Amino acid sequence: MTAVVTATGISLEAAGRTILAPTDLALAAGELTVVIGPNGAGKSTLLRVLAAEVAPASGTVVYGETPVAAMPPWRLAAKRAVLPQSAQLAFPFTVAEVVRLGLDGAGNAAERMDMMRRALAAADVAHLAGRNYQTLSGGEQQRVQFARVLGQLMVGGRREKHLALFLDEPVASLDLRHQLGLLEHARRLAGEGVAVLAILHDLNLAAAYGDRLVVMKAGAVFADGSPETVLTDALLRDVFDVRLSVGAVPATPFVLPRPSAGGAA
Ligand SMILES: Nc1ncnc2c1ncn2[C@@H]1O[C@H](COP(=O)(O)OP(=O)(O)OP(=O)(O)O)[C@@H](O)[C@H]1O
Repeated sequence: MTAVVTATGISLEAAGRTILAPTDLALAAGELTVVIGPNGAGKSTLLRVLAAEVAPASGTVVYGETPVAAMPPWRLAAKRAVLPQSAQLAFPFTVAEVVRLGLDGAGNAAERMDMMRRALAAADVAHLAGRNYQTLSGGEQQRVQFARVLGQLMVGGRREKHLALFLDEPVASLDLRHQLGLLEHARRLAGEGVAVLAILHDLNLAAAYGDRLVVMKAGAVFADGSPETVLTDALLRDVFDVRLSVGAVPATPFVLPRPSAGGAA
């Protein structure tokens, strides 16, 4: 296993209380890790510390061999891309301008144009390229942000061997087709060697797409393993406080067979 991101003893406090208890976690190249847990469990906090958006109160985050604390911002931007829960922009950028933010400084104009075209197509937002980002629906904005991070990964992949992708509730406002398209794209990136971490609330999607589930409860990792070992009736009760049988999950609105790595976007 090649660890792309290794966190050791990371913790965080806010407003005088511990919101992330000391945690060890490594993200491997080629693995799609899904973080699940109730509201307020610390999932976004964990993601933001791993993505080096927030410095931990204790512990270290290392990308490859390099502690993020010693990494210049341009190197971090090449190593990892982050899709936040939602992103409002203060200026009326067009969709193409938003995606171009992720392509800054990469290659020549023709290469940047090609990356832009591929990123827009992969997120199914090519038809919105000239639109003002601020006027888009929530789901459309989320797909544009996904295109931006895909562009950033394309640029990063030109200079770095191992990349990480962080997705904070990436499908929260997407329709079903785009939920599946985004997650299949994330799987494909993992298949190409990217270490992907995604926060999801839908346990069906978590089980269908995650190689590994990390379960957060009250600011700590409660369980960590394959979907088959982690998702149990006891976990649904102890973490989510619901009396449901995992065996009943296929009775929920749609059931996904485990997708192949080559699924359509
Ligand atoms: N800056 C802050 N100041 C005070 N409390 C904070 C701060 N940031 C996060 N918290 C608290 O830390 C806890 C964990 O927040 P976090 O956003 O990580 O949860 P989450 O698991 O991602 O939740 P959700 O599923 O609702 O998105 C919450 O109780 C939140 O209120």
